Amino acid sequence: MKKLFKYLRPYRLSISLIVLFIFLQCLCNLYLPTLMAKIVDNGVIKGDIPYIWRIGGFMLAVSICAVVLSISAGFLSSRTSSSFGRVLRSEVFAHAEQFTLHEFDHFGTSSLITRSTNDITQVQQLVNMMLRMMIMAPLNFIGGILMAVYTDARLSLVIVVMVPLLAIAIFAIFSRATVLFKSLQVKIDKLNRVLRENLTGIRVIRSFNRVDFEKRRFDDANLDLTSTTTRVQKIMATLMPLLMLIINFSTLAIIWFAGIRINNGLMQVGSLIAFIQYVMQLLFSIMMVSMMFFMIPRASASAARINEVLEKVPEIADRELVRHANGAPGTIEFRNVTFSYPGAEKPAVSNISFVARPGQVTALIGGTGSGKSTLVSLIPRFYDIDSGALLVDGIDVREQSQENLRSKIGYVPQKAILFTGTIADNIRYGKDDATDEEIKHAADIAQATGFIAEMQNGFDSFIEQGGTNVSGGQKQRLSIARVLVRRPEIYIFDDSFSALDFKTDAKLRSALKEEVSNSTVLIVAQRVSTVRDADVIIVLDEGRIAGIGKHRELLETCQVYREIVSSQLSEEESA
Ligand SMILES: Nc1ncnc2c1ncn2[C@@H]1O[C@H](COP(=O)(O)OP(=O)(O)OP(=O)(O)O)[C@@H](O)[C@H]1O
Repeated sequence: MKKLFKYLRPYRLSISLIVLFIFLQCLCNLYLPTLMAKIVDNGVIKGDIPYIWRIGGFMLAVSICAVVLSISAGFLSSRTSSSFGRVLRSEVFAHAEQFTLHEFDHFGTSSLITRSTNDITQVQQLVNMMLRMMIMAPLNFIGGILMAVYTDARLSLVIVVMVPLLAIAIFAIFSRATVLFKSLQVKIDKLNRVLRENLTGIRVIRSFNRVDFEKRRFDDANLDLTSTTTRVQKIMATLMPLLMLIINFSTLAIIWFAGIRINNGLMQVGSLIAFIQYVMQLLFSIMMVSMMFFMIPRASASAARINEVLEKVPEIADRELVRHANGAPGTIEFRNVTFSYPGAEKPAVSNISFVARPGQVTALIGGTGSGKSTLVSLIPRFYDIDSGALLVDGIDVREQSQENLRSKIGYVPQKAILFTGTIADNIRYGKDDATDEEIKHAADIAQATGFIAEMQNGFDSFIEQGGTNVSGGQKQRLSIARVLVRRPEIYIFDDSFSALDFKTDAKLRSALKEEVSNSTVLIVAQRVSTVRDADVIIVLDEGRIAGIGKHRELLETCQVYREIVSSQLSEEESA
């Protein structure tokens, strides 16, 4: 928790003002009962109406002051805690942005979302509470005791009995609730995960008639969260009545003993009223602090989860001294590269060596799970290799800045991703300042103009979240256009033509050939027809290179390639 407080530093001025306002408000509150005692003792009992008016008016002024100070402090503390939450959210977001895909897997998307929203809200609420309570509670407590002792020292013995009683009750309840508070956040995570899987996988769930099963799964997670929340609430619900019982007994005891003292002429009625008010202030300050303490376990569990994200050092970081390439633009060279996913038994790709040159189309083909996607994801440095060297523009990717490296690469992922916005926005994602002509040209090459023209608003048609209102093939073509508009040195198409029909696939590749003739093009594909015209074809088998060459050469030399070809093409086609 403490580690997060450093984000409050920029708000030192606001915090100082809050402390000052609350300090003054407490002084006002402590002064009011004394004025009240004066009115009763000197005004009411003696029947001095002008005195009542005078002191009453003064009391009103003090009360108004207290209200204004309280509102100002409340306004400032809400603003400070909200800003603290905003800064923390951006920190978590910016840090998570640097994570490698492996680190994303480690936390899980749902948990990262809960940590950036609900967990930060918990900490934010505690900060808000603390800003007000940290000064108000001790002041009211100490001031209450001092003023009570000042009003009537002997009667103050009641406090000596009550305060420990109150503390024991709070501690008993507090220790039971702490454990439950911690488990609440984990259960929210779980509920979010089930909800997310349900919402994103709704088509599969419906097609497999698993709606009832998923409903039960959701109900289980929901019930689990509800039952823990209910248990916490039940414990919390006992707190208030118990505290009120102790407070009411205290009042009773005070009135009882004060009655005896007033009867004996040792105390005045006004002092009794003031005394009760001071004791109330003191007890309420204990209650406020106890409330804050109830928030601490949950907020500190949340703070630990936030810190876990903030302290996770991204596996991939830029070297302090990065090198810039000055030759061989676009050349990609794998030198005996081996890479394993963290925790995997065997490497996903082993001993890979090849060079992809500018002006050439290099294709990767292989069975499913043979390591094609893994291999191309090493080039933009989504993962770091275990051994060997991977050079882009003649320099090891680990010696370049990630931004510089990625600016050279146009990567179309296997699963096309679109963002909420118009079609033009989605294509412009590749190049912020792309003109309308450039966008149209990219769409032309990607064979997307046809279906865009058929849409109601053309390039201004809206793409829903996740691109749900366009087909798989349309999504692929838009994500290809997004890369084309960028005109990078290197194009990586990871199985990006798989959802296209043969005709569109062929048209797109021939348009692409002219468009990107000077760049390095890497095409990952399952279909032989997509790769047969490539300048170099690399055949992958279980993470190793089984053959490198042109279509005809491989047909003669590579058994794995022959098997792939014969499984897809008729004999005349393959020739
Ligand atoms: N994020 C990951 N974590 C752990 N293992 C992974 C991960 N992604 C892929 N793998 C494993 O690495 C191997 C290669 O997978 P990869 O996705 O590179 O194959 P591919 O040839 O692209 O397959 P496909 O054509 O089906 O997409 C597989 O055994 C797969 O299980």
